[in-house]
Amino acid sequence: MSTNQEDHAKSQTLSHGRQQQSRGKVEALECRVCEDAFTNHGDKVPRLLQCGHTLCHSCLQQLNHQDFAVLCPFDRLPTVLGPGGVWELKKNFALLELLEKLQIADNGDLNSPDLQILNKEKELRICCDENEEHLAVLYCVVCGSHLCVECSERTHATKTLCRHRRVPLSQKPKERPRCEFHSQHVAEFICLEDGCQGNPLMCFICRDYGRHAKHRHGLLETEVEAFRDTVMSTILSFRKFTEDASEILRKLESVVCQIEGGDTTEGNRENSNPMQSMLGTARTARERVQLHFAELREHIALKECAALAVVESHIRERLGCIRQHQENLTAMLSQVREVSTQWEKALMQDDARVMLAAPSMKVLSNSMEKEHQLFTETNFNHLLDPSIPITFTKAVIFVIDSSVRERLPEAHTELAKLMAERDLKEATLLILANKQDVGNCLRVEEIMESLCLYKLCCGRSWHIVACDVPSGNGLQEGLDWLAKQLLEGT
Ligand SMILES: Nc1nc2c(ncn2[C@@H]2O[C@H](COP(=O)(O)OP(=O)(O)OP(=O)(O)O)[C@@H](O)[C@H]2O)c(=O)[nH]1
Repeated sequence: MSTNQEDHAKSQTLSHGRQQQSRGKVEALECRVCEDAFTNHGDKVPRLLQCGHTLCHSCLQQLNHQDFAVLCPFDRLPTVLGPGGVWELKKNFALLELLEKLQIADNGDLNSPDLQILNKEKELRICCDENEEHLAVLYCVVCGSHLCVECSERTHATKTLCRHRRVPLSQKPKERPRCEFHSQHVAEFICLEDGCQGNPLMCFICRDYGRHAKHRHGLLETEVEAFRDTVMSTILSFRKFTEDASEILRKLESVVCQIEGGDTTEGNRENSNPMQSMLGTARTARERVQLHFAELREHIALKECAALAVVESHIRERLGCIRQHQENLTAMLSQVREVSTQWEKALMQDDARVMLAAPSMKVLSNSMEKEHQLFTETNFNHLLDPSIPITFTKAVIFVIDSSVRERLPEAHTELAKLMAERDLKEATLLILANKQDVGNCLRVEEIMESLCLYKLCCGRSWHIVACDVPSGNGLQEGLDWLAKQLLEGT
């Protein structure tokens, strides 16, 4: 360690030792009743009794006041009080001066301050009163001016001014508010009555004799401290809320990332590798929907081909049938025309030849008669309809009212008609035996037997379910069965 450094270290140690000593002295100046250290102002300010003893303000207020006088707790001598009570007792200025000196010593080297500490005061960004281009770091409690180190030394260079107490700017004593009605007094109290909240500050005169007499009140400093604590705890709860809300926001952001895709974690973002970035659930969902519909389109295209093939075969079958009939009719027509011509010629011959030809003409006439009858009996209507029947019916749901036995034959007739429909040949059949909740209704087995269902529905996919609408029993089972059949059939 260099000599300079050693000297500096020593001076720091000494200075620290001196400060500790003087701080001890300041604390030793305490009220002998409450044993709290005296302060320059407020509740612990020292006040003189007429007997010469000194007590703090708050202890004096708590003493017994008899006949506008207070008795000294040490020698029982009375001190007469004026209308202002304890507030009118003189402060112990000698003690206050001593207190102040010890505090100055306590702050030790503030008139030659540690620049590093003072530099922090610049963060308050208050201009020096002497030079606006400088930032103030000190406050002179006597002049009431904000100063930079340089201006402090320059303006306080004289023997008298150098004794002015200067404190770091952040320790500048707070200005105490004056009473609005008694401007010579400090507004030290605050009224706690609801009706006074518009203007609650008051001095001791307002409190004891004025507009706040007998009102609930408190010391401004104490109330402010309590209020600060409340605000502080509110700020703490705001901070907690902010942290919680930020956490939720972060999670929401991560969920958005998971939906939209990309890197999800903070860490990943820095070393992001595009190959590792995650597919978002939205994209996956879109792709799944697209795939599903692509499959559906493919399936529908296949179904379309199959349906067109059925239509083509139907058309071929119908056209073949029509052409066959066309050919038959044309052949028959030419045959009839030829026979008619022959017969006309034969009738022109003599009687003997006509009679000789008569047997063969009768045979021909009979055969022609048969052909004619066949033609008139043939129903050409279905061939004359140019439309091609197309049907897509895949399923039939047939509901039977199980509560009315008499209507069972009617149900049988209707179902038989449906089953005979050509277009419903392939259709799956679901029979709902409804109104099973009605007493004495037909049971499923009875219905199956009465309607001869095994015979009627032979060769097709069918099922019968007991159900009733009010409770919904059986309906789901029936529809599930049908859905399964249709899906399996696709
Ligand atoms: N108790 C009961 N009532 C039902 C049920 N299903 C329908 N209904 C009632 O029956 C009445 C309809 O009678 P239905 O005879 O089934 O009607 P519908 O089928 O149009 O009549 P029809 O064509 O003559 O067979 C309505 O009041 C329904 O609320 C059931 O499962 N149980």
